[in-house]
Amino acid sequence: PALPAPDVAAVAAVHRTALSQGAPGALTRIDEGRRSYRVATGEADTAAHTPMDTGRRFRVGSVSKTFTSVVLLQLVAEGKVDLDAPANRYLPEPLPDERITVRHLLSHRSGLYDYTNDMFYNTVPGFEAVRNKVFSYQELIDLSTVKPLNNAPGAAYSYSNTNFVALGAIIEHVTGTPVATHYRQRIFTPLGLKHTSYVHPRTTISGTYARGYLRQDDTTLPLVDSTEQTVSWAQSAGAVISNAKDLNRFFSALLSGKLLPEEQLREMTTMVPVTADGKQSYGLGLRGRTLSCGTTVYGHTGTVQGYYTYAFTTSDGRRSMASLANTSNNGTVNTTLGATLDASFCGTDPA
Ligand SMILES: CC1(C)S[C@@H]2[C@H](NC(=O)CCCC[C@H](NC(=O)C[NH3+])C(=O)[O-])C(=O)N2[C@H]1C(=O)[O-]
Repeated sequence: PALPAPDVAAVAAVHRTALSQGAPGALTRIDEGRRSYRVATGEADTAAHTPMDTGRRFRVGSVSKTFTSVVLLQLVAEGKVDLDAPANRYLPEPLPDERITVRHLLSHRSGLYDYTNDMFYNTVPGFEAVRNKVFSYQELIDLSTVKPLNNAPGAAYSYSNTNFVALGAIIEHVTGTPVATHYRQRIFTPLGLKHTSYVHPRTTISGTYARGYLRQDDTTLPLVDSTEQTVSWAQSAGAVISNAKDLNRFFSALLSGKLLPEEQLREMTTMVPVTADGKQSYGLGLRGRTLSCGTTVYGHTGTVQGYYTYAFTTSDGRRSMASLANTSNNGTVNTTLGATLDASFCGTDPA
């Protein structure tokens, strides 16, 4: 059945609420075939008072995990990696438990502890301590493996950045090529994603972009401009830069079968519920959300200092939406921004 038209007024209302809750700006772009709907609100740069516009680039955080998953699953299709083999078969240094498989890493079921829990316990000091740091994959994995597993491998879903850092290490160890090259050759160039890049460990964003503003734990203090950072604490788990048009093109191409053979796309979209109400699920580097109108959309969310992202598409890739609010450490804004999904795919302002 055809989807109801996007409720653009509802998207604008969601943006206004997010601004009232502390976001300097927000943008949403919806693409469906040749039609696009664009809503930009507030400021991209609060010092220069530059208005937000939907073409601006931004840090996408964990939306990067889907890009990493595509590369890994292409390697699976090429016979270079076996999803159900021990991850240790493909790593330069072993993880502490031989039972952890590549599939466990892609589905956040390895149990590996997430080192960012400690790294960012104190939000701004934690960020400033790593803002210009460059980590190796192994340094990040070591930060995790000093802690016990959250669960036995395969026994539960427990989201961890460590999983996608380990997957980046696997991609580089198996192919001898940096993930940046794989992103570019396998995804960015074939799809013509001209506004998407992976420039780790460079701290600057090229082209026209939104600045990002990190809220302090003492919320009475001013926002911290967190735009420039290496994102080396995340790399293949969170360091991609893109814009709304490119993210829509990426997720639409992915779900319409342009990036993966049928078998690997089926593996990726085999979703496991991760919330009690079953409305949120996770596949392999891919989130599923069932919306108020019953439509299930597929994509990923992102939280990186100064940037909240939602990027989702329909199961056939026909309609895609990307939303950004240029703040973080503000859960209220993050939840509010999520309502752009209902407005974009259900055509209604959520009750
Ligand atoms: C699962 C998530 C939410 S967290 C994970 C990843 N982002 C991070 O791990 C960064 C966490 C700290 C970010 C920081 N917060 C603090 O420092 C709090 N003390 C802020 O808000 O900027 C990402 O992106 N994923 C999101 C995802 O997948 O949606």
